[in-house]
Amino acid sequence: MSVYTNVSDQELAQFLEDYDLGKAISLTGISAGVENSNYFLDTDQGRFVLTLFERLSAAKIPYFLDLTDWLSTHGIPCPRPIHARNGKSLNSLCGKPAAIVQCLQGRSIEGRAPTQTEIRALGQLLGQMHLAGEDFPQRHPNPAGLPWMQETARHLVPHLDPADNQIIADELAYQSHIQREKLPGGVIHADLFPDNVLFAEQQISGTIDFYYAGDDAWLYDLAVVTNSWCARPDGQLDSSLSTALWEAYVATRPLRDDEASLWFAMLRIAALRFWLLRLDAVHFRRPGAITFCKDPEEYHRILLQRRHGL
Ligand SMILES: Nc1ncnc2c1ncn2[C@@H]1O[C@H](COP(=O)(O)OP(=O)(O)OP(=O)(O)O)[C@@H](O)[C@H]1O
Ligand SMILES: N[C@@H](CCO)C(=O)O
Repeated sequence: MSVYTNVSDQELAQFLEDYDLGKAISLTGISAGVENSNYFLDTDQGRFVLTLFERLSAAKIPYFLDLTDWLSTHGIPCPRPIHARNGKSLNSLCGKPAAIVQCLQGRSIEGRAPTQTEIRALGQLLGQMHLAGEDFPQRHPNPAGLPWMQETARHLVPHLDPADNQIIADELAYQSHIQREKLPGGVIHADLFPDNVLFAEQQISGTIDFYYAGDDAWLYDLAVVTNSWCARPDGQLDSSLSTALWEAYVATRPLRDDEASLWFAMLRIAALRFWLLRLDAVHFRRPGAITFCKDPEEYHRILLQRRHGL
């Protein structure tokens, strides 16, 4: 359950006075998600999502709201922030930074494999998202790039067995020779897993959870999506899914010659990123954080397979 902050009727009514959204009808906690307190907010103007940011500092949040504002006005289905009458999309509620965003229709496919139609829609959408972000004026280097990985690996050393530490050290050494900053890039979502994509009738109705977004190689983002949508339980790629995803992506954003040669390097670093993220979550739980950690072993398996080119 991820509602850490309870909002009283009075606090909500006062908060809504700054918006043109009418009066609150109901506020319903959303149980999915682990970082923030999320609510469905029904007012006499319709349904919205209210987020109270529990982890990110107020100074870091405007980038993510401005990005989703930009992408949604450039044709990408993502939660458009609702601006208060003073023009601001980030405000404060119960002493926490808070925002109201558009509520998107649809459901995630979590728990089952995507269909060919769904995976093609995803490849096309990812290409469109990369192109739509090209002129976004704000710069924000991917916070989970190689320096983050090196730092996280260093902290983890005493907690892992020597074989795992060796794999991580090998991968970091290998990646330090890959010049991903020379690849074409711009804004990437960086966490477009199945739980962050909503579908309605096999078409994408929404993409959510942009809080890992930043600037990096577009091919890396395609690798994140490939690992998270196209891996079989043993970690190997399901080639019919990965091929369909790739073809739909390159039909939207054609690749440059040097990109294809770095494809397996990108799959490996994308696998390492989420293995490290999950190991970090398991070994360094934040005080007060919900005790929900995704399985690091899944990404260990994926990384081992990608190291063998599978
Ligand atoms: N704009 C939206 N429209 C419709 N549903 C949404 C929207 N934003 C969030 N949701 C719903 O709320 C759930 C939790 O949102 P989200 O995944 O962003 O949680 P979080 O705690 O902010 O992030 P994380 O999943 O990284 O912990 C989603 O699974 C989705 O069902
Ligand atoms: N998508 C990440 C969690 C961060 O949102 C994972 O599956 O490890």
